[in-house]
Amino acid sequence: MPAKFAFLATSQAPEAPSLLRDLPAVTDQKDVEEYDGYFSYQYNDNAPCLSFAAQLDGKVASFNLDLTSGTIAYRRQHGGGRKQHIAKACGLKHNWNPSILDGTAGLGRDAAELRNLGCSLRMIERSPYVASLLEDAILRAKDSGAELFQQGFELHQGQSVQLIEKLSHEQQPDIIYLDPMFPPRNNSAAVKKEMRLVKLLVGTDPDADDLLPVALANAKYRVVVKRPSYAPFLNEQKPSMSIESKGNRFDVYVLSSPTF
Ligand SMILES: C[S@@+](CC[C@H](N)C(=O)[O-])C[C@H]1O[C@@H](n2cnc3c(N)ncnc32)[C@H](O)[C@@H]1O
Repeated sequence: MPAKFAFLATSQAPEAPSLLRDLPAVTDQKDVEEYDGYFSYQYNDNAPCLSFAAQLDGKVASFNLDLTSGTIAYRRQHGGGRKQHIAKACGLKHNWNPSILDGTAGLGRDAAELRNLGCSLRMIERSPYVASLLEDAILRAKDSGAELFQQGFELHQGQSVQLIEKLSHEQQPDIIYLDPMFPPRNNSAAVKKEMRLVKLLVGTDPDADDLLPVALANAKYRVVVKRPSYAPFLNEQKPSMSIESKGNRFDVYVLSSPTF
């Protein structure tokens, strides 16, 4: 049975964000116990911040996204610039700032990193739950004045296979980036709390293989697929090259080279 979620409405934030309007709204903290998890607005410095909470190992765990501080900001400041594996996988050199379509946006971490490296990003996320958390983080980042996210960082909620197929030639991105969920080797505490909450929201991506053919047909220069090191190639299709990273691998499908 799919997990059931609710929106905890408060007097300060009585309305769910538009992507969550279909969720049942409860007004009493006790009532959320009937659900597998719930969304609510937390107030940080009087600014509303959308959070998701659920029981993990008998305790309530929650998370929200912040593109301007914490892990994302750390990765942006200390990530190693264009020497990073993700930058090499995308071929970011010679002052080339490609347009990238991230077809599996998730928490927007990789996209934020690529934006920081100078790329413009269009992101697609099919889960309205994950998309609502990311959309909220983007709005807060814009409100905070963070220059990086004022433009060149767009989110669309929907199914990538369908949305990518509809792109006109002019709308095709230089690179399509994919990072579908892959079952972790074990479900231990070593799998980060946040990732376990995301898995509760979206499950696994059993149709992940379908993404590769449509990406290969619609990217101008390359398709980059992030996989755990132990995972097989997406759609069992051998890439042009693979770049090994700690616990992960970037499989790169080179279609053509940009001329500078
Ligand atoms: C592992 S997460 C991506 C994490 C992301 N790279 C990051 O840095 O935060 C995979 C995400 O892709 C989304 N997804 C998987 N298949 C999709 C599809 N066909 N269309 C749109 N989103 C998809 C899932 O809902 C999930 O949120």
